[in-house]
Amino acid sequence: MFLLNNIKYKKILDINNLEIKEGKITCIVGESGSGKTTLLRMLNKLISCDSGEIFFRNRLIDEIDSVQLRRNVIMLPQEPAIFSGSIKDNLLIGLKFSEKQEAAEGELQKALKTVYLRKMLDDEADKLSGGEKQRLALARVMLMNPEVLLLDEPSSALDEDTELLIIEKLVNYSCSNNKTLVMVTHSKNIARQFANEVIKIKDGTVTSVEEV
Ligand SMILES: Nc1ncnc2c1ncn2[C@@H]1O[C@H](COP(=O)(O)OP(=O)(O)OP(=O)(O)O)[C@@H](O)[C@H]1O
Repeated sequence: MFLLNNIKYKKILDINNLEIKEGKITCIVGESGSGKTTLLRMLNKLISCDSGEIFFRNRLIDEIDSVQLRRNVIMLPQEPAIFSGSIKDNLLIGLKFSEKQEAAEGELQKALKTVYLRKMLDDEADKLSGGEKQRLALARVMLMNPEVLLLDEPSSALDEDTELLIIEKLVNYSCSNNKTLVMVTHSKNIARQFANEVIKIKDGTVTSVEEV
């Protein structure tokens, strides 16, 4: 799905060759500051490499319109934006950004259930805890139904049990809907348990790609 050749970005990334496969769960692991977020941002064209080539479905990413690309390839950052207003507003805003049809309330409630967020659609989003906000953002992204989900530590604010439940749901959703999931995680356990492939990054270079 993504092919990277001879990528260089500042002094942060230097990747000779990397493939991210369609329909798979790929985990990116590595020390803090090793370049994981930078790599994700590149796949979504939030930043461009200084040299090298990135292909998305055999097309050079530079030649794909950024807005078009981001309808199919959605990134959830480490600290996702939560807007003031209701939970419902926060769910709908993702659909609006990606110019998708508004979802019915039942669908929104289902999305909240998927991330185990037991709140009412009219509740104020500002009042949610950090972990609840993270789950709301995840529900928002899942509703947008992209082909590729780029998730940067999607469970960093969750306790270990909730983390496992959420990632399991996410992985099931991705597998049954043939999504490509690329997830940065600090958790070796999650990578081992759920990934099809684990990419290890150290000081901006890929040190290993393991099939699990
Ligand atoms: N725009 C930028 N300009 C200069 N340096 C940057 C920029 N963005 C990131 N960096 C640096 O690049 C390195 C890699 O950052 P990145 O956020 O990709 O790491 P990470 O592996 O995701 O870290 P963490 O696990 O702590 O989130 C860090 O040293 C960071 O300070």
